Amino acid sequence: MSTLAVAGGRVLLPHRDDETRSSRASDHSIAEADVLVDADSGEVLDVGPDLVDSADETLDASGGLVIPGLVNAHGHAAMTLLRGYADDKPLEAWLQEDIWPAEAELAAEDVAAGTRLAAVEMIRSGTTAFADMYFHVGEVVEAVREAGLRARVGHGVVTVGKDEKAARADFAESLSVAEEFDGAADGRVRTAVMPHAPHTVGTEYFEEFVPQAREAGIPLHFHLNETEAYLDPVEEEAGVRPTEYADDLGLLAEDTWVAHGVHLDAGEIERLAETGTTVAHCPASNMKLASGMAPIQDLLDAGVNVALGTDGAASNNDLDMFDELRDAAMLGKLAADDAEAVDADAAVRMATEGGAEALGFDAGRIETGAKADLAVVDLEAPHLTPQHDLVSHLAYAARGSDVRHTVCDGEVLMRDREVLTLDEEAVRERAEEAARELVARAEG
Ligand SMILES: CSC[C@H]1O[C@@H](n2cnc3c(O)ncnc32)[C@H](O)[C@@H]1O
Ligand SMILES: [Zn+2]
Repeated sequence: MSTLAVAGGRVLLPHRDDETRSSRASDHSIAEADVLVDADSGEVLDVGPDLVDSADETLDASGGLVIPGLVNAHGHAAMTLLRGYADDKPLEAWLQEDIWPAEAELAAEDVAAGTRLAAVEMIRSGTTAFADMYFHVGEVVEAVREAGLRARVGHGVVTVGKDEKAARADFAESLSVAEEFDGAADGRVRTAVMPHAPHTVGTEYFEEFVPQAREAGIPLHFHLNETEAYLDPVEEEAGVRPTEYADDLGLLAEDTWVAHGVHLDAGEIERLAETGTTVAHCPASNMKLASGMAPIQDLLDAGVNVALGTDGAASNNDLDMFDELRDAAMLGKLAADDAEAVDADAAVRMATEGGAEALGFDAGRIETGAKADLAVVDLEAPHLTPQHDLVSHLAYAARGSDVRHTVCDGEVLMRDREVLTLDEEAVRERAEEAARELVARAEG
């Protein structure tokens, strides 16, 4: 067994002493401790004082805070290639006028280049696990394998505008891809079936394929109630709110997580809670596209698991989960008209345990036996001084660039801000070239 000690710093620990708290409640604590990791099994062996002597390798955490690697629970990684390509538009116009025409030209090599760029950006900002709904999933899997990250990936299905044969083939591909790649990259890749949204996939295809996904035990992920305009087609055709429609089709369950959930009424929140469905909140994307303010405190009060996601880099425009943490805490207060809503602790839980629970990873917390997915945040910076409350700093003041080291599955992915698993300069050059060529083809 080879071991790694992340030593000399403080550690963010989950805190659940009070049995009256629900499992959704969070109250982190901070301890001066080392984290000992089994680099072979990729698990945390021990958390406590003076573990450095028993380790084969050490990562210096002095002056830093060891946190669980952040979990980005919704995104389209290769959309890094479209970062800054089309801004300042609402969702429908943005997708139809700019994004979908560009994606029509997307080749496998583009997804390879864009996902590697996303991986470098995530590693540099302390994210160790992410969800990806996109195309050419084999390329996504290769990028995840090389980067050393953990991911739940799937082929995104859209059937509107397709004839029956093409629509069925698209949904069937989501299932076959999920079966093919589950467990890849030494188990760091898991899969899901990913229909784009209730209104972009025909009812008959949900009816045919969702039972097959359920039968095979494959989780589901889709966009839900992102904008007001997304509600109308479903309400007009099915006569019910989209969450009810999705539940009636068997889409909601404990292993389902939905992105956005911005426009939810009380009945829909209840459905999400009853079915154990997670909401992946994407505050930056919701603000940029002016989609609305998700009722996050209401979801938390109802007992819904809430995770955090960046969405694609074209609607964010970065993949820094620290930005998302801050946005979630700020927007949550504005939406609830209550400064006590979505406090720092709740936001940190969303970005760690909430995301890990959504994606089905035994991570998101630093505990013996959990996956050794960690980041070390350097606290010796003016914007993190003084240190009254480190959970507050994580939510409101820290940035991705404060991350010193990133570890996933017991492997060091970034040491002293040097990414070890990917050649950062080559990745950037390749992405720049792929993005330029993609846009040239689209504008052809
Ligand atoms: C079918 S693969 C995923 C599909 O979703 C598009 N997309 C990116 N961002 C959003 C968003 O915020 N809402 C809905 N759809 C989005 C992406 O461009 C792909 O086409
Ligand atoms: Zn999305």
